[in-house]
Amino acid sequence: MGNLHLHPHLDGGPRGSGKQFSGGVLTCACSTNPVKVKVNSDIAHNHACGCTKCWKPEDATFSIVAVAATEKVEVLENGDKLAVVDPSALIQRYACKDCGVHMYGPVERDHPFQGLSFIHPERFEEDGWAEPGFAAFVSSIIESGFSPEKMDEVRSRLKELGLEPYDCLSPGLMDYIATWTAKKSGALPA
Ligand SMILES: N[C@@H](CCC(=O)N[C@@H](CS)C(=O)NCC(=O)O)C(=O)O
Ligand SMILES: [Zn+2]
Ligand SMILES: [Zn+2]
Repeated sequence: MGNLHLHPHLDGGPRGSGKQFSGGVLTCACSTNPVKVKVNSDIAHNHACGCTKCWKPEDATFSIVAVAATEKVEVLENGDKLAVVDPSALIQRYACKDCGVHMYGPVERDHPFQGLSFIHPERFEEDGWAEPGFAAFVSSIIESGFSPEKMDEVRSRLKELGLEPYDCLSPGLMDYIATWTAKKSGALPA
């Protein structure tokens, strides 16, 4: 269990929850001319994500990802280095072309997450943001080559860290998405 490497921010064990956080500056990994993106608000739904599409540091198995309102996100410096990784994806992940770090990923499509941007809080220059609260898309780590035989171990470790493992999003977020869809189709009153 001790040699499981989930993410540098998680491997040290649970941390105290952050103080009040009112935003900060996300910085990419470039030593010169880093991209800087300001988030002018607190973040929400911070979690670990095992999917293949979210940015993670080298050797990490999970990403750490949260959301903020897109209207609170502002590119401060070196925005010319940003490009969308996959324009066909729901999340338009703007990554630094030089170091590869994903800086923000707005959802612009008609979707329950429309108006939100996905960000990686570990790139904040500031501390104090809320710790990840659950682990999403856990089974997806296999798609990046993680050994399926070690999944029990991963799920136990996540639980030990207080990160309930889910193979999609958390029940609260899945219910939120389904409610939006039902209201849109008319299955539930709008
Ligand atoms: N099994 C897939 C799951 C990808 C996936 O659905 N990711 C989730 C969590 S980030 C999502 O909402 N993706 C939307 C997107 O990538 O635009 C993979 O690992 O690539
Ligand atoms: Zn960079
Ligand atoms: Zn993901």
